[in-house]
Amino acid sequence: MSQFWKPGSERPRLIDDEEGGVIFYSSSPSTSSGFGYATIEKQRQRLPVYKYRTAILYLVETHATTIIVGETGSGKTTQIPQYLNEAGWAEGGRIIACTQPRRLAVQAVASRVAEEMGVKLGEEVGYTIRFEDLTNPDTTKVKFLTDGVLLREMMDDPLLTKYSVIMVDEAHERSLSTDILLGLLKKIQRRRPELRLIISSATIEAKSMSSFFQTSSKKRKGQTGEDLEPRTDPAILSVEGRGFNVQIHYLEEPVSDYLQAAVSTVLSIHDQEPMGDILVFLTGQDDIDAAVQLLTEEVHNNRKHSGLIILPLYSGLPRAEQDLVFSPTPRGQRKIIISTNIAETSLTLEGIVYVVDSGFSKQRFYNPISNIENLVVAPISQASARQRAGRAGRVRPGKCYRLYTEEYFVKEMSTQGIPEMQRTNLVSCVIQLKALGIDNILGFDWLASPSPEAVIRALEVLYSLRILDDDAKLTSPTGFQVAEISLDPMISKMILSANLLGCSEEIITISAILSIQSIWVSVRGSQKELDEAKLRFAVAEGDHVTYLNVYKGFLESGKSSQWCYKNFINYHAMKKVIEIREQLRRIAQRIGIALKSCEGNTEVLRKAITAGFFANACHLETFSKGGMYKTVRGSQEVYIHPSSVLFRVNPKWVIFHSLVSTDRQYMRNVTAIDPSWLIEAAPHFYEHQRGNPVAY
Ligand SMILES: Nc1ncnc2c1ncn2[C@@H]1O[C@H](COP(=O)(O)OP(=O)(O)OP(=O)(O)O)[C@@H](O)[C@H]1O
Repeated sequence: MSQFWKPGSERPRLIDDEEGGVIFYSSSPSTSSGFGYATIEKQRQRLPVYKYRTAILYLVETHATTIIVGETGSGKTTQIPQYLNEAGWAEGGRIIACTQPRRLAVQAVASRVAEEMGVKLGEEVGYTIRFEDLTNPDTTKVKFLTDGVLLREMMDDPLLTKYSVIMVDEAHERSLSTDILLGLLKKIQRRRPELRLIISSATIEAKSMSSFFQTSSKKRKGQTGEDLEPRTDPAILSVEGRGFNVQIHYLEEPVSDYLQAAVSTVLSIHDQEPMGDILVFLTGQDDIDAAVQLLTEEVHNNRKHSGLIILPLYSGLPRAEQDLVFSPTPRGQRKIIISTNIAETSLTLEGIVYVVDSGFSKQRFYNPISNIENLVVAPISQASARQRAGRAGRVRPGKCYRLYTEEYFVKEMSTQGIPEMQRTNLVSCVIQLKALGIDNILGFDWLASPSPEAVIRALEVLYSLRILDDDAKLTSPTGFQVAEISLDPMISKMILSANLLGCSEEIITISAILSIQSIWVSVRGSQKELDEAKLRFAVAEGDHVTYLNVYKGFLESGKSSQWCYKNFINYHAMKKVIEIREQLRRIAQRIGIALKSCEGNTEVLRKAITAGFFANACHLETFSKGGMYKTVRGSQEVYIHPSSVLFRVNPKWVIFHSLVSTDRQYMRNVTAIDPSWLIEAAPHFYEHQRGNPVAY
């Protein structure tokens, strides 16, 4: 194979072998044709979870909470909701809910289950993700949804009364929403003993989850001593067995450039392995775009590599582009899907035989002391690595190539990742809990407590934005409107201020662009051309107004991909911006914001941005060192990021959207402001001192 796969490193291993545990050989036919000729019913019965159908239904009947651990692909997500439906848990207008951390998984799993049940998606089986509800209030019995959407549903129905069973799937991911949800569900159970919870994953720590749900409350008994309520101690069920074998291959030596290693591994697989699609896990839009480009060049330059279909997959891609990964691969061709961890859990991509795992993902890390949140490329956990490998071996045997050594996997990788709760900014989480009437955030029953510093910092930020009042309750209407918009509160505040200033159309466009990682194409080795392209749109006001110029140009070009190509603009990202913009306009209208354009008045635009981001104000200290700024609050040393159109322009006063730290703290998305706007926007935060604003 390639230079990365030294002879001897190809020791085939079974996933179950990794911990020296039981090796399970699949009883399913391990031919490459997989389940090709079996009926759907037969396929369902062959899944490992099928043998546990009765046990699962018994445990759910008798226990308030059931924790189910079973290998990836064993059938948890697609089968358990169906078993519950068959057993009558959706009778009498009740609904069985199954949550997922990601939207893509919700849609994919719902359509698979609808297919297996032979019903139309949106009727008996439906799904709800943010901005999209494909359910029917009269007929839906099984509903898939993101955990974030279920949290929002609690604002209207705090006890989630329409659900009989809630299955929290992929609970090992410990996303912010999953953790909040688990804490709230535990509370709901006390008020609704008839509600059943299922917590499931392939890689969950069942014992700690079980002790979290352990409650000492006494059950009511009937006259003859029979149980009127389910047992309050959680049941744990381990589903043995997996669908098909996945051979794990490790590197003999670590590599320094995982992107290059991933590209070489894909090409080696294509050259040497039988047909079958390849799923590659990289970290984000930038390295995925770079890998797509390298592979595309390879296909053009080398006839040997023809027949490859290269597809990116990340959340910033428009839906139509994301859907391409599910389309069947034409005969004689091989699909290469290059993805973030969006494809790490729950997804079945039918053609995938090979998985290439870089060992990294982009993760948020927040420092409440400096109030800096960084999105950094960090090593994944063993749990993530197992989920990634589990994307192969779902409909036929597979192989997983890990771009790290076995020793590293065993000795260096953490078993589980750090819960998002303990490494992110908590402002959105605090708003959600406050909107649900939970005032004592630190005293909430957390599965893993957030740091008090992070909670205090979040309260401070929300207070300064006038989202919380002196009693730390949501203000009316601002606080409740911000909870309704449910974006980063600084962005929500900017949108609300734009309503007053008459520039909501433009600010909504800017908000949509800020929610995309980048609208520029990052091409290795073409920095000069990219900088020149940016200059065509750049204005002295800064990045936000520059984005509006790009958006205008894109519309004027008739949303042309050619125009994007010529201007180093990411066409997929721009299409996504249009999608998000439409969604934001709908929310804005729902909460009573008038859609209005300021017709090119950049001053009101920048005032609206300042109203949201005033806490991120800086002034220029010195032109030396490439322009050193200090934050008005906290006097932190910061610099304009080279990707900003204001890099080297260095206006005297600026505000920024976010900081990234590498060798220095860099401001991203920067706009020049007049310092008097700071006091105008936040008189409670800044005061005048010798003509300049200073923070209280
Ligand atoms: N869209 C699909 N096309 C073909 N087969 C599918 C599809 N979705 C699921 N399957 C089959 O059903 C099996 C079980 O999938 P399911 O998602 O229920 O497993 P799981 O135990 O929840 O796995 P994970 O922990 O990875 O989410 C898959 O391994 C595959 O064989």
